[in-house]
Amino acid sequence: MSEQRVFGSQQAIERDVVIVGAGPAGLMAARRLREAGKSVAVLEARDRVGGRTWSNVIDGAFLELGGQWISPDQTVLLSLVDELGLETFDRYREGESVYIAPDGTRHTYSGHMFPASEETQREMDKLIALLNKLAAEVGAAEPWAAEKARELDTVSFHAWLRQNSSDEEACNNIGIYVAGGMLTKPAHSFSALQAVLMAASAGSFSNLVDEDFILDKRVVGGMQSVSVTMAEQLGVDDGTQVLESDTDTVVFLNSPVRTIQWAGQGETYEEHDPDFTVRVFSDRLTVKAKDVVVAVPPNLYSRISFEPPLPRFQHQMHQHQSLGIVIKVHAVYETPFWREKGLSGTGFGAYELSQEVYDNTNHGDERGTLVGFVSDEKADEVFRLPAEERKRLILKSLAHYLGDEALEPVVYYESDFGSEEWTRGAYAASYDLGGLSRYGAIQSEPVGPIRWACSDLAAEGYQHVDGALRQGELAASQIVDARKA
Ligand SMILES: Cc1cc2nc3c(=O)[nH]c(=O)nc-3n(C[C@H](O)[C@H](O)[C@H](O)COP(=O)(O)OP(=O)(O)OC[C@H]3O[C@@H](n4cnc5c(N)ncnc54)[C@H](O)[C@@H]3O)c2cc1C
Repeated sequence: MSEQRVFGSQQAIERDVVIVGAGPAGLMAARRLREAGKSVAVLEARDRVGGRTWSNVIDGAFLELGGQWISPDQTVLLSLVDELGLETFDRYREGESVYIAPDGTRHTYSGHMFPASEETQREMDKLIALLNKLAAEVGAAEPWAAEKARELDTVSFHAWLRQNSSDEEACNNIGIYVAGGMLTKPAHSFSALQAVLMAASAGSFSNLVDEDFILDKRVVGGMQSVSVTMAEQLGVDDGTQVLESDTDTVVFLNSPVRTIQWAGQGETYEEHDPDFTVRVFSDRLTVKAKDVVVAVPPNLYSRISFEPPLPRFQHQMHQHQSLGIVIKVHAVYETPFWREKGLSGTGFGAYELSQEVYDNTNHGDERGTLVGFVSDEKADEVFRLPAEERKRLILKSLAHYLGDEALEPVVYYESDFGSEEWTRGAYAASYDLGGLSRYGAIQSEPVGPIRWACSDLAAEGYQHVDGALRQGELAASQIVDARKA
């Protein structure tokens, strides 16, 4: 294999480690590797860092288009926020919440239990207790190794709920916390084991249903500023200047990685020479290194050509992991009108177009912002409609929770990561039915000099920024340890 593919600069640069992707996982890996004295290059496809965390000013309103909330158990993220000198603020949560029942009636309530009938509440409590027990038994670290792994992985979450309760309202109410609310896929398309992993990764199922826990804090200036600050400290090259091979620059934007050449010609995975110089080819530059961290979600691994190809099980596994889809809807109003009515802005309705709504007003902002979520099959449906019709239906749903004032926002925006080439869905990746028990054990296994790090492979903080950071730290420490030996 020749050096003919070198793009942009004809001069390939050399580093100890090359990282693909400048999301929270890739930047955390780079930060920790630099602290350990390694030279690093991060190649990022987009013209910005942060990946699925992204803030933007839309029609004069500052909006967090991607990941934003932090829960108290997300200690790696909380410590990093501190380390970077950033601050957090609490989500507004005073007042009553709104529940839309299956018959479309609207109810206000306090606390975490929907005001369903006593019978439905009992059934919901029962399902929560069962899921808490399973989450404790199975854990987040190796769910595939649990005694019940195969049994739970071969039944859909939809079917599992109905095996354990004949109360349809209770099943749907519990279902939305994982299906629409987290994996953003219909509950019939993923397993009960995958749902248990989601609960275990947040500490318990009870934590998932407690919005005061799971949606506790936000970062002042937006979650993307965690990545932006890390990148600024590492040194960023956005491609506007001629590249020099100075080791001060770590993050290279506009550099989609196309090929990773990771072993000598004819060499196999088993025979890989640890001193082989890996070559990572991007549109702007080529990096030669000893180790590679691929810090992109698994649905994008196949966008990269691996030379030689990855082992058979990897090829298979990657075809069983996919991202769900959710539209994150932002609606900004002159005032947070719901607060004057004694409402917190929080609303749930398994049968509503927007299954959840929250007060998402920015730190120090006098205007009021609502955020709603339209998930999985409902997102498919409204994406088939003209934009104006979609907006009308979504706002109607928000108005059902909080009143007709919701129909007239001054700013309206839909985050759509499904149409972003370098993400292709939201929030994160999960396995199809049976995939987690079949392939989970090898999902993080290095292939020669290649390691994998992203929130989609995390145990604690799975699918969240905290999990991405944990994955970045882990990859960095594994490389440092392996090179010491
Ligand atoms: C709408 C939305 C809401 C969310 N809400 C929350 C929340 O409230 N709280 C929370 O904790 N999490 C939330 N998340 C999830 C969170 O944002 C992700 O888990 C986190 O960003 C994952 O980080 P990562 O580094 O693993 O991957 P990413 O953030 O996806 O970063 C991967 C990076 O790799 C780059 N890349 C991809 N392919 C290539 C290539 N071939 N070459 C070079 N670069 C490449 C991408 O451009 C990207 O920058 C949300 C996500 C979305 C989309």
